[in-house]
Amino acid sequence: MINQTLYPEFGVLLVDDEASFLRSLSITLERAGINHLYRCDDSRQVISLLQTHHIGLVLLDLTMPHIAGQQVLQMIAEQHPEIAVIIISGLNQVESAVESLKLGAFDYFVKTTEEDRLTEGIRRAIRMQELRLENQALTQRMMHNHLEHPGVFDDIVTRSPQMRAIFQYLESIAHSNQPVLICGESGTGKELIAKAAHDLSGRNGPLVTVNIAGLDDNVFADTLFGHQRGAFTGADRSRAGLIEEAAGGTLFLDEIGDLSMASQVKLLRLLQEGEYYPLGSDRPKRSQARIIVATHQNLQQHQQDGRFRRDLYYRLCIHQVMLPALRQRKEDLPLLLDHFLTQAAKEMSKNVPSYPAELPLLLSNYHFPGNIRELRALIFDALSRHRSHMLSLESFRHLLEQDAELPVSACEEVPVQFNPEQPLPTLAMMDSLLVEEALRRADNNQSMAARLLGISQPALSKRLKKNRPDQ
Ligand SMILES: Nc1ncnc2c1ncn2[C@@H]1O[C@H](COP(=O)(O)OP(=O)(O)OP(=O)(O)O)[C@@H](O)[C@H]1O
Repeated sequence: MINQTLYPEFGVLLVDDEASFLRSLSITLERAGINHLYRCDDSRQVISLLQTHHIGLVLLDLTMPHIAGQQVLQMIAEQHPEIAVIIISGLNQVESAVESLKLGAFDYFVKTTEEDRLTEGIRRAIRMQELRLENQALTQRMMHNHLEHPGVFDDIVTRSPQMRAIFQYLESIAHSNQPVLICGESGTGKELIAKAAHDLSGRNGPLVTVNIAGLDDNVFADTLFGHQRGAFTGADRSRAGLIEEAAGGTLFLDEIGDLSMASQVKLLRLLQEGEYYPLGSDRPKRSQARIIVATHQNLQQHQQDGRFRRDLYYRLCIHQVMLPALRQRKEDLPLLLDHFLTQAAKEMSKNVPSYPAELPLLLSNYHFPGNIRELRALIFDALSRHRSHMLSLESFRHLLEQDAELPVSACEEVPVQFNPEQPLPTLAMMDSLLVEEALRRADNNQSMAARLLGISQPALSKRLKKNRPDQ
């Protein structure tokens, strides 16, 4: 069964005294995927319809009996300034267009305008309204620091304010049909975020995930669009693509940064037109799936280097979520540590062990290139080897050694810089600054600070005696 979702989320009211024009305009719009429509052929009813229905856009004729279009436009502008109005008139007169725009119309089309230009203009107005509504919802949520569906985020363990802001953002774009781009290093939880966005959307179709890394253009097209019988050698029966499987739901394309140039064109067409052609077919199908994409790569950089189409990039990032790396939300470490210990103990039928107080500190000094996935693997591994009641620190000590071997540029996004206008610090000053910083990061734990500095603990004590002779 295909779930027919209404688009856009708000209603579009078509007002014209010619019933035949209303019918043909409805058909045109439905073909373009705009199917949340109301029709009205009596201009006296417009205002009461706006009061009783959730309308976001009105397509308005000018020449009508009873109340003329410009008067209706004026009434809408006064009583419902939040509703956008597009004039679709039989009058091809500059003065009437200028007058309508002055009265607050969003756009003006003559009835003879080509279908494509008209639907594109209407799509533009819908997008603008969607952004306005999302912006309003986001401001509301931020002001009240409020989550409407906290249960959706239950699998995402966090107390990071950055993550909380992302949840609020996801709630405010929940019902949008526009794509969502999720960026973040590998293992930061992009797939969990895609699932939350799908759950929030209230769509009753499924979430269908496809990893597109390594798919060549033909396989990509076949996987997404499906094929007709006989489309290529071996296609002995027709097959629906994943877009059809995700009808009424969400199609999640992971690793979008790996998409080939040829497939990028196909994805762009799908996003722009909402239509696609199964292989071997010349009859387009309409997509009923919302698209969410994710990447651990820097898509903006790819776009600047010419490896990713600029038009596709801008289409995809209408809604964008940037997940912080684990090292940028260290406040989550103790929670995640407890969460994964409990999870691992359950899976391995062991008791949840206690751990040394220094463990969270040690973890917070590691830069976790594999983020939460790496932390999870580390804890599962430690527990599988653990025998006593207390988890050993030894399973984790190698992390700091690994970090110490990394070149500075690999773990620091901003390399250390000296102000050229200031005198260069002496080696002795740097020595003392480094020691102080290591102690701060190690919460004054000297053995940990010594490890961070790559020296022995007696060597650190000696330096401390020299640097702080009065202690
Ligand atoms: N905040 C979190 N709380 C609990 N588990 C998490 C959290 N974030 C990620 N995980 C877990 O970490 C692992 C990696 O997460 P996920 O697959 O969503 O990352 P990703 O960003 O999609 O990675 P990749 O870029 O490699 O595909 C999963 O097992 C996931 O359940």
